[in-house]
Amino acid sequence: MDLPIVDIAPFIDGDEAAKRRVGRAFGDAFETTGFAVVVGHGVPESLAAATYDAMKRYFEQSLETKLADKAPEKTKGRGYLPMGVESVAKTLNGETPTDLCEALVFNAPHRECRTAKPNIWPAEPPELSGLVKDWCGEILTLTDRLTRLSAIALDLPENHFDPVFEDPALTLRFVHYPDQPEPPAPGQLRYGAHHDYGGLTILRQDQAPGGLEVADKDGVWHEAGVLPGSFVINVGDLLARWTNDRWKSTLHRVSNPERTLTGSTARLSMVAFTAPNEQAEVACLPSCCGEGNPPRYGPVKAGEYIWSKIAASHDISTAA
Ligand SMILES: O=C(O)CCC(=O)C(=O)O
Ligand SMILES: [Fe+2]
Repeated sequence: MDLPIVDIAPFIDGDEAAKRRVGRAFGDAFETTGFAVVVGHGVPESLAAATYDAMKRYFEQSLETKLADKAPEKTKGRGYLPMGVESVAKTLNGETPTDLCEALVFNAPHRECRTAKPNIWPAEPPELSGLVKDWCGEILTLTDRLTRLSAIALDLPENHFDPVFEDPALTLRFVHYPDQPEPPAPGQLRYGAHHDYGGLTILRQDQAPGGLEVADKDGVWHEAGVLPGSFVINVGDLLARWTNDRWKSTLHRVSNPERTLTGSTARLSMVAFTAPNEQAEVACLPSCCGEGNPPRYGPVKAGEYIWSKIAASHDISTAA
C-alpha cells in the first residue's frame, strides 16, 4: 500500500492558504488509510541518528543488565520490557503468542515530577538519558504542530485542541526486534496485529527487513515501506472515537523477516504515543457529527480509556 506522503513544511512556515492545503492532505490521509508519511517535519536528522545509535547500544547489553531497568509493577508504562511479556494482539484476539521484541519506555521526562511513577533511567550508555530528553523535546514540538494541523484538517480553529494539549500525555517507546535465529512459533510476530490506543502515533522506522504492515479495509496486509527521514503517523482509537470514526484507527503489525535472508535483520523503532491530557473529556468533536450523523460513542476520560487498553495487552499470567 502506498501510504500518502504529506510535506508539512508549508504548514510550519507558510501562509493561511498553504496551511489549509497541508491540512486537507493530512485529513484525507486519515480519512482513507488512517496513516500518513510525514516529511518536512523539522526534527533534526542528527538527533534522530544519535538517539537511534544510543538505543542500539542499550539493547546490545546483556539481558541481566537490562533487567535492572525493569519496572517492579506489571505495566508497560516505563522501564525495560523484556521479550515474553507483551502480546499486543491480545487487545483483539485473546490468547496469542508473545511479541518478538523488547522495549525501553519513558513517560515524557518533563512531566516526571507530576506522575506517580518516575522514569527509570539506564546507566549505559551514558549519553542515552540526555538524548531521550532532547528527543522528547523535539517530539513535543512535532506533537504541537500535528495537533494544530489536525484541528485545521478537522475544520476546527487551529487552536481548538490547545486546552487539552497544553500538558499532553506522551509515551516514548523504543523497540528492538532482534534477529530471529530460531523460527517464530506459529502465529508469532515481531508485533502482533493491533490498533494504537490514543491520539496520533509518531513512528520513526529504520530500514531493516521485517517491518510495518497495514491492513486495508478487506483485511489484506500491505507493507508500509520506509521513506528515510520521514515519520509514519497514524490514528489511535481515542482519536477515531473523538472524530466519530471520520479518522480511521487502522489495524497494523510488524512482520517477521524472511527466513532466507542472511546477515542481521534486527530492527529498531522509535515510537511516540501522543494523547491529550489524561483528565481531558473526549466527546465527539463538533465538526464530526450533525444531522444524520449522530455521535456513535459516549464521552470518556482520555487517561482511563487508554489505560484500560494497555492493561488488556499484558500477558498477566506470565508477567513477573
Ligand atoms: O515498530 C513499528 O514499526 C511499529 C510499532 C507499533 O506499531 C507500536 O509500537 O504501536
Ligand atoms: Fe502500533
